Amino acid sequence: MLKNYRNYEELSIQFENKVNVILGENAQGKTNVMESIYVLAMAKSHRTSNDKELIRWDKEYAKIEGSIKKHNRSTSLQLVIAKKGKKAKLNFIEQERLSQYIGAMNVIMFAPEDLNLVKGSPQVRRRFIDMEIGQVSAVYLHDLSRYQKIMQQRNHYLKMLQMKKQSDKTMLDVLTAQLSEAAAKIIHRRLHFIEELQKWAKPIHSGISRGLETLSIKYKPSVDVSEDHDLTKMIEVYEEKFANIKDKEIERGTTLAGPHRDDLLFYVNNHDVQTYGSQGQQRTTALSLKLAEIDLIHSEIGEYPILLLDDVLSELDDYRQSHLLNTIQGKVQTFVTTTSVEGIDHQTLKEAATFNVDAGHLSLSK
Ligand SMILES: Nc1ncnc2c1ncn2[C@@H]1O[C@H](COP(=O)(O)OP(=O)(O)OP(=O)(O)O)[C@@H](O)[C@H]1O
Repeated sequence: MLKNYRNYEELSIQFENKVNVILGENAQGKTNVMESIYVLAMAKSHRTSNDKELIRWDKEYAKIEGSIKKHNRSTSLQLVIAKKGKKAKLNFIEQERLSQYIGAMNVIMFAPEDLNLVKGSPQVRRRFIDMEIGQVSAVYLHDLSRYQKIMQQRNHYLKMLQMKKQSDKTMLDVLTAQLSEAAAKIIHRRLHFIEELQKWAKPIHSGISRGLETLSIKYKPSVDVSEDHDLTKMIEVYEEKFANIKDKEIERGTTLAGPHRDDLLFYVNNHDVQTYGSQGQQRTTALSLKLAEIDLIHSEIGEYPILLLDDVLSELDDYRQSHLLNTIQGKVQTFVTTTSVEGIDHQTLKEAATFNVDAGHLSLSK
């Protein structure tokens, strides 16, 4: 159910537990529906960090409600986005923290901008990692927000030292110890995630490239940690790094190392895809990662996530398209937006439920 969500004043609809095609002309509200499903799950949009944009013009708040079936149990989710902030309810009980809410419903969004995952900035890849781990680990979301809070305080303190408004460094040392611990926890989880992601993505990539390409993924930390380190060792490595760059950080007035500076590298047949990959190889890599996530989430929680394919089918060639549709066939609840299904000749779409969108109205096509 949507209320005052972007161009939807009021919408109540039941989707099918298979493929749902959302069909409509440009600017009618197809992406808005996909976005609302994503926001219901993640409590934030994939395309804006400004929640106010989600509220219908001239309205005070937006509401999204939905009911899902997971492990044979129904769960109801509600998110109210007001100008002052947002409130989330699970089975009608308000959740104190969003980290307790996120993860009740799992989604994977695949939109044209995701094809940019390989080529885009490191920030895009960090966001990808954080959003995906966050869905399966509330602890990770909690650690991440703790890390950000400590870093903010630390940056403030570093600025004071830089501007010589402060000379005592005791507080900096306390914050550095706290930051090292939070950083180590995040990296520990990220390294595990990358290892799992690679395990699932490798055979998928090989399948799409007809056995010609081998994909590998490498985490590129800004501090020299390795997957062989245990948590205590990782904390020590961070503390050592911060001790070494202390003067430089004071000079610059900001934190210069940590998970917020890390990146991901992708290799195809041992060559860096970002630098040497063709556009096709970069697309295959992005697609393999998204498909790998479906299996990864299934392996972690025992349920398939909901797949949101926003305007992406038309961006893929026939071979990649049918690989994608074959993968989801019959097992993953999927939402596909498109302006036309012409030219996509696949059984999965023939069996889909089709909904028509017209200026903020969505209805099941008979
Ligand atoms: N906060 C808002 N309040 C009211 N309408 C909004 C709001 N934000 C966006 N819109 C409207 O929503 C419409 C865009 O919807 P959406 O992005 O879902 O289009 P789409 O059907 O996916 O189109 P395309 O095929 O071009 O991607 C536009 O008409 C826009 O003016």
